[in-house]
Amino acid sequence: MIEVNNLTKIFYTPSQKIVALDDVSLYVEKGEIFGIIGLSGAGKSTLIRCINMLEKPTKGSVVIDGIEITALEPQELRSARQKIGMIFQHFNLLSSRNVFDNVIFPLEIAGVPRKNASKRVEELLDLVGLTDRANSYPSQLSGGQKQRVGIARALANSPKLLLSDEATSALDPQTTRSILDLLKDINRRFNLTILLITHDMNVIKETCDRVAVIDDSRIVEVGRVIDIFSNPQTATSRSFISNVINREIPDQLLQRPADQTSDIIKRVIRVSFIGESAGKPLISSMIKKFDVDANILYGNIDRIKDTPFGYLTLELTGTPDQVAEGLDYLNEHGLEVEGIEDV
Ligand SMILES: Nc1ncnc2c1ncn2[C@@H]1O[C@H](COP(=O)(O)OP(=O)(O)OP(=O)(O)O)[C@@H](O)[C@H]1O
Repeated sequence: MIEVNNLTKIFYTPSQKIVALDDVSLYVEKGEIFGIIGLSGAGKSTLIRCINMLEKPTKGSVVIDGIEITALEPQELRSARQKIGMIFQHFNLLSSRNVFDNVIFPLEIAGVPRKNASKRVEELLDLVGLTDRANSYPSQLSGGQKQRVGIARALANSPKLLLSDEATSALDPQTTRSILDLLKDINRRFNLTILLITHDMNVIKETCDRVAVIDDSRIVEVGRVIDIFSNPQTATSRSFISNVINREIPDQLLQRPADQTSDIIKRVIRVSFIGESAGKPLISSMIKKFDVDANILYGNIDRIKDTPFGYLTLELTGTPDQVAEGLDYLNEHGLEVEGIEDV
């Protein structure tokens, strides 16, 4: 659905050359909710702005639904953009227009006859739950309601792609969840592809199928959200995940002295449970089967989008053979096992 090929964007200011995007390539499938996460200044906004050509890339191309958007003439670009909806952190509503007139605005620009446009607005207001606020002005709405208007407006021309630029960053956690639920509902109902940028790993965890991690103008990791949570490959990803899930083990637990006089060893491991494996009693089977003791140091169960996901940090105690066999057993049954340290 979206193909970003070797995209580079350089800004020249009187005193500086700023490489905002450095050879970025991405592929987003139709119907996916794809997230881009990065710290402030990493290049997220520039990337999303290059995707809808609000910003012209210095190098590289963007293809959306088979059309190379970076090669279009201004007139063609205007009509291609009508099939790309966008929502913003600060909603960008027209304060002098009421809710109905904000939502009808892109239909007016597209030249849709008033009667058809009005019918479409009514459908959209029903979709976002704001039918009873059609005559309200933006100043009379809460942040969550304003973003619902933004979403209705972005969907007016039945886009193939919805771009979301930090759409929940100005909202409280509960309102954020309701807006993310609305986006997931729209994605499911209309198979609408959504590309969202955020600095908040919770947004990625609750909403996205796949994620790209952007750091210092480059994509450093890309993959299924569940894989990145269970087995992050870069320090940037680990740091984002630690904002959502505590993966650290207190030093006191790692530094307990081993008993030098016996052949019994202790190993601390972190086990990730994903999907079906989260429901299986694999740890207790391992304890019984291999006579290994397992002491739970830390545990957490959560959901990533719609999939159950959990971490368990265990201290295993047994002979080296028992512990090794126990670990093999967990691996063979599909658990992601990460050794932390021998103690
Ligand atoms: N129009 C511009 N002119 C000059 N430099 C710019 C321009 N737009 C962005 N930049 C620079 O490009 C880099 C990437 O900025 P960008 O806004 O894409 O980051 P971001 O990840 O979206 O950050 P934030 O989350 O703070 O919005 C930054 O160093 C920024 O200062």
